[in-house]
Amino acid sequence: MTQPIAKLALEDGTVFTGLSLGAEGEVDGEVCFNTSMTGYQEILTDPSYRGQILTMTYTQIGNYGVNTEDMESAKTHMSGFIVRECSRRVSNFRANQSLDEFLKQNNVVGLTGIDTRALVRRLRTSGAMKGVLSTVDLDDASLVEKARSSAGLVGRDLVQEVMPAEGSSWSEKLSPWVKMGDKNRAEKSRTEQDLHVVALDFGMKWNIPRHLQDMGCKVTVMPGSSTADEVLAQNPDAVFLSNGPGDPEPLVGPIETIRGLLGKKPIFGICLGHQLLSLACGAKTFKLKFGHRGANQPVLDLTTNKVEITSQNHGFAVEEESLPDCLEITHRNLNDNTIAGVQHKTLPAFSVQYHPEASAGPHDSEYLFERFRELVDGQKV
Ligand SMILES: NC(=O)CC[C@H](N)C(=O)O
Repeated sequence: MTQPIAKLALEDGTVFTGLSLGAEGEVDGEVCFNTSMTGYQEILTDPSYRGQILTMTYTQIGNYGVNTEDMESAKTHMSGFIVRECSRRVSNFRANQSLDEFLKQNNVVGLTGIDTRALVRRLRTSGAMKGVLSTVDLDDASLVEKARSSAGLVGRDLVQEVMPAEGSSWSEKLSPWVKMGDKNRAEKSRTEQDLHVVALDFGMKWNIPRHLQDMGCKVTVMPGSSTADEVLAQNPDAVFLSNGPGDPEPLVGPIETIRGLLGKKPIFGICLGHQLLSLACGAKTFKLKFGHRGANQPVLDLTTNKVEITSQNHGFAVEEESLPDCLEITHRNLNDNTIAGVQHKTLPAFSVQYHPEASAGPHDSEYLFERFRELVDGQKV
């Protein structure tokens, strides 16, 4: 069977023609790129990609297939997925299906066989752009017009499309693969859950509550739209603010909730959670030119002077000039010096712009979960 043609059109008028991968159809979204060589399943199921069409910079994707264990949420969330070459042969004992089958099953419209280097260079030069990916409309002018008139990400609340409707109690454990070959890591695992953490879910990657549970937290997951009173009614020892999709500034409800929790409970935020904590403290956020997405982003921890290699996925960041006096910078991205972490000077609250839960990516930043635990323990005595 021959694969149907698929096209990607950008708002600047560029059109890439390749072959269909995964589902057929037509989607629009912000076109961005990820530099990870592996981890495509975790990336595809990360809810923070809602509203985006992602291209992988690594040339061949899919060679170890997709399995039932590496899910970061129940399904895929991105609009479209682009790879230079999708491996036809799946070779891994954990694989249950191929990437193509997984994309079809999850209705992700994909594109393969284009010059992804040319696409990424264009995005790096011009910045992230709106685009349309289609297997049904193959008329260049029509596609470019659709890309130009598509909604884009800025000013939209995408969290409401991915957050859970109801609260739940987290039960899934951290995968034994995380601890394999790392004796120190295995020794840190706690069997008893003696802290209670409410995780506000804005589109949370599952490896975060798995980590929280592994370091001794009973985790109650609550929708990101919960109010401060609803969170406090759970009587938690601490609150966690999750990652999530889109522009943080329109999320006025969650920002209000965080203001109501600051000083009452210790707070730890990751990615969107970091942006929301900073906004709640009076900072502003801005859109990065093309974002940070990959598993090799260097970050300096200013409190220890150590460099960690981190997993990242964000298109917005906290604006340094707007940082209020109550916040101090704890981490910096060494590629562009942007803020990668902050802490409150007087209240127990801190956050990072990147992903200590990895999945996929290096485990250098796992110490942040321990730092959170120490902060909470310190507040209890
Ligand atoms: N992974 C995230 O939480 C992303 C945060 C936000 N949506 C951004 O793009 O900057």
